[in-house]
Amino acid sequence: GLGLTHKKDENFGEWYSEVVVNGEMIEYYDISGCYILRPWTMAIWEIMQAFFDGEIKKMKIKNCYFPLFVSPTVLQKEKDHIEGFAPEVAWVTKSGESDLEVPIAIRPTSETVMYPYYSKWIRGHRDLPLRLNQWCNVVRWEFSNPTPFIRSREFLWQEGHTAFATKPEADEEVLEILELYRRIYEEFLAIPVVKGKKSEMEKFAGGLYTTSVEAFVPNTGRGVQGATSHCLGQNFAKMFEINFENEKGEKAMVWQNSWAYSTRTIGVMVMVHGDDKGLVLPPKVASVQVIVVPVPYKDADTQGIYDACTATVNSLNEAGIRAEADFRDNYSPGWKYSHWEMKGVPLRIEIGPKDLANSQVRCVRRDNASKKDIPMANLVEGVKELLDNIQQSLFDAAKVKRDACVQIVKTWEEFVDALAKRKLILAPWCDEE
Ligand SMILES: O=C(C[C@H]1NCCC[C@H]1O)Cn1cnc2c(c1=O)CCCC2
Ligand SMILES: [Mg+2]
Repeated sequence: GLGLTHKKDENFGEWYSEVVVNGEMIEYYDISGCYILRPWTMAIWEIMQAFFDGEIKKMKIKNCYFPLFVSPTVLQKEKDHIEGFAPEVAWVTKSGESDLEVPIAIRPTSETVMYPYYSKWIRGHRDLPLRLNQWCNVVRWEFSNPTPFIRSREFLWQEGHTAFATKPEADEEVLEILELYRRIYEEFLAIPVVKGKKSEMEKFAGGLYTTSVEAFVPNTGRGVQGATSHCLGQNFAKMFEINFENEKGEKAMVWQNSWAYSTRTIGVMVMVHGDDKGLVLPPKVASVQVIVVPVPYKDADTQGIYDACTATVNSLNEAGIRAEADFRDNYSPGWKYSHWEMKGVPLRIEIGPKDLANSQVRCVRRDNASKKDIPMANLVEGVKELLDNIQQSLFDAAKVKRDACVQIVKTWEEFVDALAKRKLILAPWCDEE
């Protein structure tokens, strides 16, 4: 049948795997830890990408593309950051039947790919700031339990790599990007996040300091690192000799940042908003915001109903609302309701004989299943209002739930107890060993 076999609050892991497949976001692949991203996923990725790409273009950051392959010498360059991660690096050792002279690594991230060329390109202070970004895939041969979107051996992300003459410029950009990540989560995915600075232990070993936006999944009681914005200080400049002649003619090292968000964002959205009927997509990122379903009735004016559905879709599309009609005649209206609920479409419009007679449409919200009849004369305004309300109430509900999980603790016993109770812990922090 159409329904999920696992309940979110009873078997979260199974529920999650099932909902991303039944919602037609993911198809499992025959290589463990790798997943097929179906159009329903890519549409969400592209909507976020359009926003983020537009924002970094306003900041004069330019897109580029560096090779997927990393030579071993340059990969080993950053000793302390790579040794911890070495097992995760995937290597190409053959082409056809013959072994490669020297194995080649597949990028797990692109610092070591890009920075030798930053060193070549940056000569004088007029070459700064150098600010590049790339939209690409990376490969990390993870061993712990692979999870679609959250932990996979290949994922899509953007990685920004910037170089400045001074630290204040770098510090400022770190927080500008972090704010964009907050907007991705809170304004698009309707997920509340906490902005913060990572501890010395948890920061990116190769950097100076790490900031991140942290989401929270109530069902698991676990925080999830949503996106990171690092100040690398001059660590990589030293390693890769990225120097410039400053205005006083002195030789100086650049100050660098690197920042990323990935397809993990989509997994967090599924986990936070999904329910036992399937996905629940925030309207801002839904590729189909409104699905129009005709409800023909015996000998009632079927063509009239179909025409009303087409007119409704056209009016909504003209107003910039992503609407589609489901005219498939081999499925019942009831089947269609379940199908589009599983895919998380935020709003359903039903048009039957009564609606036609009253020149109205029946709107059904995916988030709370409430129904509302809207006069066709007020269709666009009414639907816009509903979609805005759905977006806001998804965020509000997630925030109420997240805040309800926050537990203030002052002792280790309280800490351990709260953790076991799947709480988000607020504790005094000394950041000492
Ligand atoms: O990737 C980063 C830091 C940085 N990379 C660029 C974008 C921002 C930020 O993610 C940290 N990191 C994580 N994971 C790995 C590496 C690694 O450097 C290197 C080796 C394999 C696994
Ligand atoms: Mg990792």
